[in-house]
Amino acid sequence: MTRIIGLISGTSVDGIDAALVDISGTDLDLKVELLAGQTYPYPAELRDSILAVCAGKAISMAELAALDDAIAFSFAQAAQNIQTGHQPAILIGSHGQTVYHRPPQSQGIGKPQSLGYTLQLGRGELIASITGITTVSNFRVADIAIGGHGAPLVPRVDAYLLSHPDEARCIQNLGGIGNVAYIPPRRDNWLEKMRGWDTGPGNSLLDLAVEHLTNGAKKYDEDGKWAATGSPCQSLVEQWLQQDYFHLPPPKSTGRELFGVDYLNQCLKDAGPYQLSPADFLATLTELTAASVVHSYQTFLPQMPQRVFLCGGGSRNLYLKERLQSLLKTIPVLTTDEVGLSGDFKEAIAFAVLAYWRQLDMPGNLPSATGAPHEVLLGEIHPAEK
Ligand SMILES: Nc1ncnc2c1ncn2[C@@H]1O[C@H](COP(=O)(O)OP(=O)(O)OP(=O)(O)O)[C@@H](O)[C@H]1O
Ligand SMILES: CC(=O)N[C@H]1[C@@H]2OC[C@@H](O2)[C@@H](O)[C@@H]1O[C@H](C)C(=O)O
Repeated sequence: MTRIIGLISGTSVDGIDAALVDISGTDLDLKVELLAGQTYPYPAELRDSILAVCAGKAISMAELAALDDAIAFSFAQAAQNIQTGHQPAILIGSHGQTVYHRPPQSQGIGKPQSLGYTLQLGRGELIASITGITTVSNFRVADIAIGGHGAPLVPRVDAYLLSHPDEARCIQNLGGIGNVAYIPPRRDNWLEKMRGWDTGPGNSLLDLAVEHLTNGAKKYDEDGKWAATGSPCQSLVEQWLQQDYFHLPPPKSTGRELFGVDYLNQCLKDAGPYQLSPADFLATLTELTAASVVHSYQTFLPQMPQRVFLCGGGSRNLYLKERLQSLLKTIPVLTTDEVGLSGDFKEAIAFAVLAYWRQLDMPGNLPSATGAPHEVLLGEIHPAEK
């Protein structure tokens, strides 16, 4: 049994998710016990700076260094807080904060036309130094260096924690960005038959729209209550579904660079002639989110899953969940919590597992999800000083 802390702040930039876990086994016998999970919100000023950089604001190298410091300090503090009252962890897996992601141009698995680039701030060496705990960080760059997208990385962890002997499953994360892990029944060479990709917007457009419609008073639509009072405009959904990203075959990844402020502004412009109420506009964005997920399953999966398990903050948006269920018809839509894995902390747990695999010299990427030509060790190890 190894005690590990997993840390991530995702594309919603709402705060640092920290998970304290005990891990045993390695792959099919992998077991994770969540001892504590907590989200530590960023100080408002830090969040605003991160969002501005994500939206393309130019900053100086000095500002970049200060941002990296601030994020690393916040991550280190989250690690210290999460283990209060517990036996200390011996390892930290820290994803950091993505501030830029450029997917590679590719023509399928192992066929990159141009390399991707990704930048996560909150350097691991500083987290190791502050906490005194060996820290693995910078997980995405090794996959990108061999031509992969460096994302999504969670599918390999999903495979070992959520596969089923007889059932094809989709694990659908609805964070700022949505991503899916398709897990076929656990037979023959099931791992090679897995698929994974970023489906497009999760909550990013919805959150930006709520902020816009309330002049910043609200950051998200709690439980999807506001959107649920509106009706989606189908013609707009059809129009928006024509967007290139939704038709790009996997492997594929994306971020706030595409589904961010400029994208929302274009949606607002497109919606102008329809004179939608705020609730109708939110319902229409929700429908786009749900339809883009289901459309991608219908288009790119070898077969539809037997059950879909949601995770990430969007799984709490009951209207979005209802729309997914309606579009998926008879395929039950559940949450990963219903099969014993916290949907709120699954990503943080995954980075604890990825750090654990890195220490064991086990690969962390799933080439069919990232598009890399082969498996590779993920993450850089920063040993704590003795
Ligand atoms: N009760 C709720 N009702 C509706 N939406 C919610 C609720 N709780 C959380 N959310 C949504 O979930 C978002 C946060 O989700 P999550 O923390 O999974 O994203 P993330 O990890 O930052 O993103 P990613 O997975 O893309 O990296 C919030 O910004 C909000 O939009
Ligand atoms: C570059 C980056 O940070 N990508 C995130 C983002 O947030 C969701 C989706 O886009 C996913 O591909 C990825 O995160 C999760 C943790 C992953 O790698 O599986």
